[in-house]
Amino acid sequence: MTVKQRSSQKSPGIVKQPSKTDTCSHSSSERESPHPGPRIEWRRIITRLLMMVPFAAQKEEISKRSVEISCSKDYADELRHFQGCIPKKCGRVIFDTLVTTSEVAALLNIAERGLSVGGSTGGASILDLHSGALSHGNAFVNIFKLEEAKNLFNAQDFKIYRLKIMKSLKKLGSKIKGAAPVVVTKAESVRLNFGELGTCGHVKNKIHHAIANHFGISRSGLYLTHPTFFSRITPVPPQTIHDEYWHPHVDKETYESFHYTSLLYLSDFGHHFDGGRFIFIDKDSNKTVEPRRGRVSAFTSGSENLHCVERVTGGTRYAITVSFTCDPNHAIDDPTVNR
Ligand SMILES: O=C(O)CCC(=O)C(=O)O
Ligand SMILES: [Fe+2]
Repeated sequence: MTVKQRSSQKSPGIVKQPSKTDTCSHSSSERESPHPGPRIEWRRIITRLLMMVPFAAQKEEISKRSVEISCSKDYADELRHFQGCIPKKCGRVIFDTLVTTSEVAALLNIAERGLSVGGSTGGASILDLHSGALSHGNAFVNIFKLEEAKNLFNAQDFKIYRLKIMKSLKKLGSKIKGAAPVVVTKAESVRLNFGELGTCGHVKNKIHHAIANHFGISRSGLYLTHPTFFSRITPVPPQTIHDEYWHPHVDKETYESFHYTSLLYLSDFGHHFDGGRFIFIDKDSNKTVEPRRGRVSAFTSGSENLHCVERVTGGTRYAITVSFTCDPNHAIDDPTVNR
């Protein structure tokens, strides 16, 4: 997804220039049609219906649903480097009850507040928890350096965290002989408050456990990786390539470090937005995951899981992408500093 690519430092180089038909709004058979020209509408509709098989519908609450898929060859070179972590069993898994309603509400609140000081001119915006990258107009800014963001997270709900951080920083400073007094700038305190959010760390841990457990790998060899970010999608027409989130892609190709991708949805398909279903593009048929608040969809990041997101046609869609790697060199810190 292009919104993910935007938050990567390598992003501009790896954005594949999409062709006009390289879009999630068409089924694979339509994309490959060698006969352009007028089509019969009913045939298109029936083809599309037949080609879309729901893997997880919005209306159902799924405690756990999974499907195993043969792994692609994408992992072959890494198998001996990261034994015990590289997927041997590939697939997809859905958990609707892993993340609580209040955790979703807290995360949605952060997403809304964070994105309220930025946002793309086109329809797709991101806020990266780790790097601070925030969509802003046709580009990106660092939220931690943004004047408007300085008082964004200083409300009551962050008070305790701030005190804890200040205390622990002061303690740390006093322990280091000759250390300069700890001065926490306003911008840093925003960053710390933001990073300190227990919810983010807690949710990340739950997803980490669930993925390791489901795919039968060791937790200690699986790391959070960059980018991990909030996304907000609206039907506003795209202004730059970064707004084009609907192109089919393989996460492991887009981001070399990814081995396991997870998505936590913060809004409901059919209620808060229309379109915007996640689609696994398989040879036999496409499988859809309809976003549902609190739904975690996790999958191995190789080409066995080619996917795309349908264009959002109404409302606003919020999600978080949380990605994991087996490579310690690509590990990032948890989004909390003082748990
Ligand atoms: O938001 C989604 O449902 C999927 C996003 C995606 O494919 C990605 O971030 O790579
Ligand atoms: Fe993706």
